[in-house]
Amino acid sequence: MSTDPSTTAEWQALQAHADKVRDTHLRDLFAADPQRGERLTGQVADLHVDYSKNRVTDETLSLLIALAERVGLRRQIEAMFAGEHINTSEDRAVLHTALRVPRDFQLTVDGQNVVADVHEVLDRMAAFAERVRSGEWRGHTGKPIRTVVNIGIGGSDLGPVMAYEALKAYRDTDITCRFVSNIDPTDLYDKTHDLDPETTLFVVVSKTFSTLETLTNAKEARRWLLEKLGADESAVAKHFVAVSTSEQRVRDFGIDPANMFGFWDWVGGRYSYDSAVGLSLMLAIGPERFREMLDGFHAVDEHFRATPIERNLPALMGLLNVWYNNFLGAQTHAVLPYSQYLHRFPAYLQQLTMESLGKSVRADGTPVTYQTGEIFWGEPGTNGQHAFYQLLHQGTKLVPADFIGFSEPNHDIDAMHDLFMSNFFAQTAALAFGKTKEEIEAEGTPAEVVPHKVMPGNRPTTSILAPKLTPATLGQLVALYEHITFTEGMIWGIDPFDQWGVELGKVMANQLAPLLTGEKPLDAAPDPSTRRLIELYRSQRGRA
Ligand SMILES: O=P(O)(O)OC[C@H]1O[C@H](O)[C@H](O)[C@@H](O)[C@@H]1O
Repeated sequence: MSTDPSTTAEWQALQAHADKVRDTHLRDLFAADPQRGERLTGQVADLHVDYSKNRVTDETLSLLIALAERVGLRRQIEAMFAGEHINTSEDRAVLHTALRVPRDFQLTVDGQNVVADVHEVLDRMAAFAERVRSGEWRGHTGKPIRTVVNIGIGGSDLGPVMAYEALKAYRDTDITCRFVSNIDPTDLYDKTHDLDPETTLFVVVSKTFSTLETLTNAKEARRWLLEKLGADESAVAKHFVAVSTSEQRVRDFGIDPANMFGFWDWVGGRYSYDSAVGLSLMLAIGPERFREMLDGFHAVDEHFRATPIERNLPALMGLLNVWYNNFLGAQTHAVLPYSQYLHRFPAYLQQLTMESLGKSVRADGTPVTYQTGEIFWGEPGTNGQHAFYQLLHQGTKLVPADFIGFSEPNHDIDAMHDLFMSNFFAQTAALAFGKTKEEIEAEGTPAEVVPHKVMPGNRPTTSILAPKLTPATLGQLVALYEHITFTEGMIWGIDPFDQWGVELGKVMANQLAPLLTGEKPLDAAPDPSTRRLIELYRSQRGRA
């Protein structure tokens, strides 16, 4: 049976400490220590992380580190990198870190030379990407590819689309990508209706190659292609490639395994876009930039693996999340990128963090008696400032937030970037220090308005500042959050690598589909509410 962290002396010490410091204000913490803004910072690869505006004292940090030591975080990190089967409920290794190791690395897991396999696929991807990008790869009618349509969902969509958007400034071909994920037919229609099938390549991405949405969309896409081209099945080979761990299912679908790029069951879907799952990204930015991104991931991996916890930034950020979640009562965590190109980053992080940490039993099956995964959410600044920041500044909820920004813009117009980033710095300062009643009164504000204008401050943020959004810094950011997630999972003793909770709904959707079409009677509905809803749906679709 794994340790229940909440029964440890370290957890209880944190609880007692939280009661003491709960009301300590960041203003006082900064006033007491003029060095705080320099001391509570760190550097991981190109990312400067300032965690000084968090509601922690040196004692808080020591207690959190003691908890990490107690649950064996360092050993768990080693176990992950060594390929031990730490995904216990699926009895699998967890080796996304192997996807970005250099060619000369040594790693054999369960008898498999993992590094050689990873690089073999990367080389095939690169060769394919070069052929498509150069125009050497031709469609069925002899034309070069102009549009890549990625068909996938969850981890087979969110990573590729997030990174494709993030690295827009590094796309240097005439190829554009579109991403179809939803089984809502409007998604496929919207992304294909204006396309020229002769110059379109579909990349069907599914780890299992059994996901209903992806297979349905892929079948429809194949039908669309063949119908528009007026061609037979032989056209498929020039317009469809697959990314999967299941060669058999790819073959069954009708895609030649020669056009398949593989990966392995030790890569979780939400940890996979740096594997072949990132093929459409590689088609857009080229193999060299993809490699730079992998090096960015690897730099943070090395930091996470080798740095003592007191200076280990992913570990510290994970511990801060635990502090707010378990000791100060926060329910959510905002991620606010000051980069329009990172507009899908919060959505990507939602799968990474919430699918990993949304568990209520520990790895050994015993129920947890404490809070686990927080709700991650966010939008790019400055847009969010004009929408939900009001609640961050003056609401009653505690919402720790990560601000992510870049000193150099990807494109600048006049001094717009300075103006943009001054908002980043202003917001984090306003959240931390607020504005007192006295300061507002001193401005001659009418007495009845004063309480409305008081800015309480003491709203915690972590600032992540990098020189520029590049493939490398994107890789670093993603690896940072992967390891933050890992740290939280290990503290709570849960398995952050399975996702059993998504299964039931999928099974039920398959069972209910014939009730919607009328092939099965309404009596087969699982409950009266669902029966009534399906009845209404049927009548609104003109079905008896
Ligand atoms: O890549 P696939 O096997 O098609 O899976 C796609 C997605 O669907 C599942 O339901 C899981 O919740 C995700 O973790 C996964 O990324």
